[in-house]
Parts: sequence; structure tokens; C-alpha cells
Amino acid sequence: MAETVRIQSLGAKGDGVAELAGKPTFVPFTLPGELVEIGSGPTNRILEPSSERRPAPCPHFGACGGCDVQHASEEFYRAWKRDLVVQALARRGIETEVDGLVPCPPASRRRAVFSASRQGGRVQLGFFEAESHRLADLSVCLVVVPAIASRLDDLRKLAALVIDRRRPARLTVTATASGLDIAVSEAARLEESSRQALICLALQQDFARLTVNGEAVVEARRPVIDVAGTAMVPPPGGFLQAVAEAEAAMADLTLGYLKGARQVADLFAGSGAFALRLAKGARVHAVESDAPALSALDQAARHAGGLKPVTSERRDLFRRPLTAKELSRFDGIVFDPPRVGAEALCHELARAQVTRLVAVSCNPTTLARDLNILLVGGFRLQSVTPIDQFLWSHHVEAVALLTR
Ligand SMILES: C[S@@+](CC[C@H](N)C(=O)[O-])C[C@H]1O[C@@H](n2cnc3c(N)ncnc32)[C@H](O)[C@@H]1O
Repeated sequence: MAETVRIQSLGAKGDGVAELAGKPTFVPFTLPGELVEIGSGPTNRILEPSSERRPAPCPHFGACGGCDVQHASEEFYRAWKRDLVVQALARRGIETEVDGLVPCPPASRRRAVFSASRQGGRVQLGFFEAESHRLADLSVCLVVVPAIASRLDDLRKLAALVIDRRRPARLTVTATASGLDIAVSEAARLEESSRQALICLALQQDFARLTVNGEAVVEARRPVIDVAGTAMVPPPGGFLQAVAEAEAAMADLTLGYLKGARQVADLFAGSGAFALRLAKGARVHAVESDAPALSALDQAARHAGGLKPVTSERRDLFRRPLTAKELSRFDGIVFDPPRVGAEALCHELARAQVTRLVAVSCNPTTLARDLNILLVGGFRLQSVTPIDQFLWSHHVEAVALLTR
């Protein structure tokens, strides 16, 4: 039955929020203030559009799970994203100045994880919505760098050789300085004939490296990521900040905040986006649980000229966080955990003799929880900067400085 609702706000996942029969109702692709008819068909009818509404630039918007908010003015979009951080902090009772959002340009995502499946004999390649089976077959993608956007058909040809009938394959595609680095997971078991076909295709398409279900199929060239002048070869499908400009913005803030520190810990260091930059001015101890990531960091540090010593430690920081005593030997610390945050580590940090801390986060909710632990432990929050890395999605990063 059709109902008419007035959208009150935009929720944390980018859906419009309205009240219906006293309950919150989520209406995708709407904006605050809009009057919307819902439930009358597959799409909702906007009866009164917001003055902030704009035509979505991408023809796949709405059908593709990659973007949530393309239908608003840039000013509205940026304010909403910044507010996701403000609101998450406020829910923990943290009232603080939050900087303006560092924006993300279109055509800048160097790392994308596509899904591919076969529908009626045709290979479809695109992004799934969370918890959805909707996969739009992309003819264009406005968020990825041209080196990826121009290769969607080639990626479909590759997917055709690896798709398992029972589940979609995942293609982690990274544009590196030496060509595309592609890691396919959840692929069908490779028969010798499809392995040969993949090798031919990868060489013909000039992919730098192709890995399928963890097996190196082709490495025509080492895929190289430039980390502010240091060459780093990432492990296949390993973590990499998705947008080089966003990584640089987070790193610039971190380096500025830790200026003058001599002994720095980079916790949840990945392949060294921060460590390799920090080591230009300080000794760095990098801690991370993923062995291939640490090995990439080590190799890069060893081959780079002019860096101060970089040591690394493989350690599960959830189960075995550095202790307050271990942390107290550093005069600067940066930590950049996955979405679940760094609760156990923050309890140790709160007790450590550390005066300068940089928290980098991809989840405002866990960031707020972790900051709260540090504030109770006597730190003061000096700044919070939201950074857009996933343009037109509901994801937002943040960098915060804490001092004692
Ligand atoms: C958001 S990434 C940050 C990586 C790095 N700072 C960068 O900017 O490229 C989070 C990192 O935490 C690592 N990680 C996940 N769980 C961990 C754990 N329990 N202990 C230590 N590291 C972990 C992941 O492997 C990943 O490299």
C-alpha cells in the first residue's frame, strides 16, 4: 500500500530517514525535507524534491551498490559526511571542533573490489550493495582511476574464465605504477586449460600481476606503489588505502602532528603508508598482524635510501596489544585499526607515558568509543579531521590528534 512520508534526515548509511506509524523508515536516494510516496512500485516517487537535489552523474546510480549519495549538491554531501563524524562523537558525549571534510575527487580510486557473476550466459561486473544480491553490470565507473575505468571489459573477460557457478568471484584491482595488479578470490578451482587461458589473457592485456585464489598465475612486472618516493610492492589483495590523495592527506596530518618525534610506533601499520613516510625523520617501529603486509613494508624500507631504521613486529593487537610499558618508550604513536577499532590497545595507551597520539580511523563509531577511553585516561583531543576516501558512499575516514 502506498504511503506518503516526509524525509527528516539522512542516516549513517545514506538513506533518508522518515517516521511512519511512529517508527523510523529508511528510504534510499532521498534527501531531508522531501515528500516521498513509498510502497507503490519498485521505485519511490519524489513528490516534493529538496532544493539540494541534483541529477546523479553516473548512469548506474541507484542500481549499483557502490555509491549511496550522488543525488545531492556537493555542499550538502560534504556537510553530511562531516556530520557523520560529529554525530558519532556526540553520541559518546565528545563535544569538539571538527574540521571541514577533506574532499575526494572523482576518478581517483586506485583500488576497487569488484564482484563478478554470470547471469543468463553474460558476465556481470560491478559492486554489490551490503547484504544484497543486486549487482549492476557496469559500463562506466566514475570513482575509479581511468587506468581501471577503461578496463572494465577486459576485467569481464578475465572474470569469464574464473567465475564459479555457485558464488560470485571477487576481483581486487589495484592500479599501480607498473600496471594493473589483480587478485581474484572466490574463483572456481583452476583447471590447467583455464590457467593457460588466463596466462594468455593477462599477457595480452598487459596486466602487471594476476593472482587467483592465492595462486600467482602471472607476474609480468612487479606491481609498484609509490609511497611518497619509496617503492613498495603490495601483497596480492592486501590492504591499501583506496585513494592515493586520501592516503597523502592522512599521512600529511600524521607527519605534521608527530613532527620532531624521534621514536615513533606505527600500529596496524599495513604495508607502511605511514611508517615509510615517518621514517624520513624518525626511527619507526611498525606493528601489524598480516605477515605479507609486513614483509612488503620491510622490503620497501630495506631498498629505500635515506630512511631512519624501521623495525617491524608481527603481532595481533586485539589479543596482545602493546602494553602501557612497551608503549611508553615512544614519543609519538599513530594507530590505524580496521573498522572494529582498537579498544584493547586504547586501554593500554590510556595508561602509557605517551604525550602525542594520532588516531586514524575508517569508522566514526569505533573511533568515538576509542577516543573516549583515551579522554578518560587523561588525553586531550586537539583536532579531528574527516577525510573522504570513498566518494559518494557513506564511508568516511578521520584523523585525530591527542596530547597529554
Ligand atoms: C585500516 S588498515 C591500515 C593499514 C595502514 N596503516 C595503511 O594506511 O595502509 C588496518 C590494518 O590493521 C591490520 N590488522 C587487522 N587486524 C589486526 C590485528 N588484530 N592486529 C594487528 N593488525 C591488524 C590489517 O591487516 C591492516 O593492515
